[in-house]
Order: sequence, then C-alpha cells, then structure tokens
Amino acid sequence: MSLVKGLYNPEKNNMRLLSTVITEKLKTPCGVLMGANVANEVAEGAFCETTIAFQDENHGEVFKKLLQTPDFRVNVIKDAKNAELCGALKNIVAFAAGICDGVYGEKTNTKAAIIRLGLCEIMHFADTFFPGGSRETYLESCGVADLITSCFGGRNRKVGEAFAACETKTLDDLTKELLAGQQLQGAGTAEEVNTFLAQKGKEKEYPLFTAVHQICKRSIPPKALIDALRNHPEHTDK
Ligand SMILES: NC(=O)C1=CN([C@@H]2O[C@H](COP(=O)(O)OP(=O)(O)OC[C@H]3O[C@@H](n4cnc5c(N)ncnc54)[C@H](O)[C@@H]3O)[C@@H](O)[C@H]2O)C=CC1
Ligand SMILES: O=C(CO)COP(=O)(O)O
Repeated sequence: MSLVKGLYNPEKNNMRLLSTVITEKLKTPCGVLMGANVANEVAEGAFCETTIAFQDENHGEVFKKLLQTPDFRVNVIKDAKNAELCGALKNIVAFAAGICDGVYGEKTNTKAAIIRLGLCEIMHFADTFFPGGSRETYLESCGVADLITSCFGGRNRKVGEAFAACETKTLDDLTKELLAGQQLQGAGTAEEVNTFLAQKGKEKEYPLFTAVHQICKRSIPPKALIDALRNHPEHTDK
C-alpha cells in the first residue's frame, strides 16, 4: 500500500499513478492510503480519518484491521485511482492556498474559492486522463478533507506563503529554512502536471495548476494567482 502523494511522468506525456508503477515493478497489487493526515497530528494521536483504496476491497480490509484505532478511523473504498489523484494534486492546491496567505493575509473567502476551484481542476483532470472513477471519492477523507487540512496546515501551504511573501528567496532556500530536512511535493507536482498538460495542449483548462507552476518558476508574480482565477472555466463556461 502506497502513502506517496505524488505522480510519475518521466516521459513527459504519459502521466502514471505511482501505485500502478509499484504494482508493475513488484508484480503485486498496490493500493493507497490517502487522507487528511498531517503527520505531526497523527503522531500526537489527534482524532482523524483516512481512506484506504484498493481495487480488491478485501486487501483494503486487511490494512484496515491492521491500522484502525479509536482515533484513526479508516474507510475502505475501491476507487484507488481517484483517491491517489486527490492525494497528489491537492499539494498544488495547498501551495496555492499558501500563496493566497502570503499575498493577502488570512482571507478565508479567497482561500475557500481556491479550494473549490482546485477541487474542480482535480476532478476535471481525473475525468479527462484517468476516467472511470467515482464522484463519491471526493467526499471521503482523501478528497475534500485532505484539501482542507493541507490548505490550512501542512508544508506546501507554509512554503507557499513564505515564497509569496518574500520574492527574493528561492524555493530551495525556503524549503531548507522551513522544513528542517523534509521535502516539498507541491511545486514538483505542479511542474510535472504542467509539462503533461502543455504536451496535451490543455494548460488553459487548468488555470490554478498552471499559475502555481508559473509562480514557482517566478515567471509570473504571486499576486497573479488571483488574476488567473478570474476567468476560470468554472465561471466563463457555465
Ligand atoms: N508528512 C505528512 O504530513 C504526510 C506526508 N504524506 C506523503 O508521504 C510522502 C513522504 O512524505 P514525508 O515522509 O513527510 O516527506 P520527507 O520529505 O520527510 O521524506 C521524503 C523522502 O523521499 C525521498 N525522495 C524524494 N524524491 C525521491 C525520489 N524521486 N526517489 C526516491 N526517494 C525520493 C527524500 O529523499 C526523502 O527521504 C510524500 O509523498 C507526502 O506527500 C502523506 C500524508 C501526510
Ligand atoms: O498530505 C498531507 C496531509 O494529509 C501533508 O501535506 P504537506 O505535504 O503539505 O505537509
């Protein structure tokens, strides 16, 4: 079972799920555990939920028996594709939430819009490139709950805020300064997703994902995030 919230796109135009790569390499079925599970809080024993997703739910039930405690509640689902995509792509949205904090301070309406538009882009990405998943997955811990916790806590938000507030520092500087040897996933995932979308000619359908990548590269300023969202397809195509 993989807990990695990332994607795999070495060929640039062939985005793959890490659980699929692990399944192929190890020749054994690999599912995922994804959820609103900021590690420090899990370690402290604070109550939370998680989602275990396996195509064969019996495998998920085995992991549930091993891992569930009174304060770590596990739901088992079959939709491993959407669960994993939620876990990976929410890191881009959390970085955007951090940019919002860095540029505007704690504006909760603005951050809520970023979370909603980010979720729309996650769903559109999943429907387009990994069809067949279930809408119900977005209501599990791996969906909206992980988006919420990551956009208010979490490393991606933290580094995103500092990156937006201090335009002279690089992402590497801030990662070293703020994460005590840990790594940042959102900026790398934004780059991988952007490379993939550019190959497919679909960047315009994902203004939030695209803007986060451009901001990470310092090719547009952090405040341009909101400009990018003003003409979001969610507003113009409906
Ligand atoms: N820390 C948290 O709150 C949570 C983390 N996760 C996920 O768990 C995974 C690991 O996170 P942490 O342990 O917190 O991060 P970390 O930054 O403490 O550790 C990441 C490790 O992965 C290694 N690594 C990075 N890229 C690699 C590559 N291409 N090949 C091989 N090794 C590589 C790094 O050298 C490092 O040792 C991430 O995908 C993260 O999104 C999931 C839920 C919660
Ligand atoms: O995935 C996480 C919480 O569920 C952790 O998010 P960060 O990597 O942003 O800390």
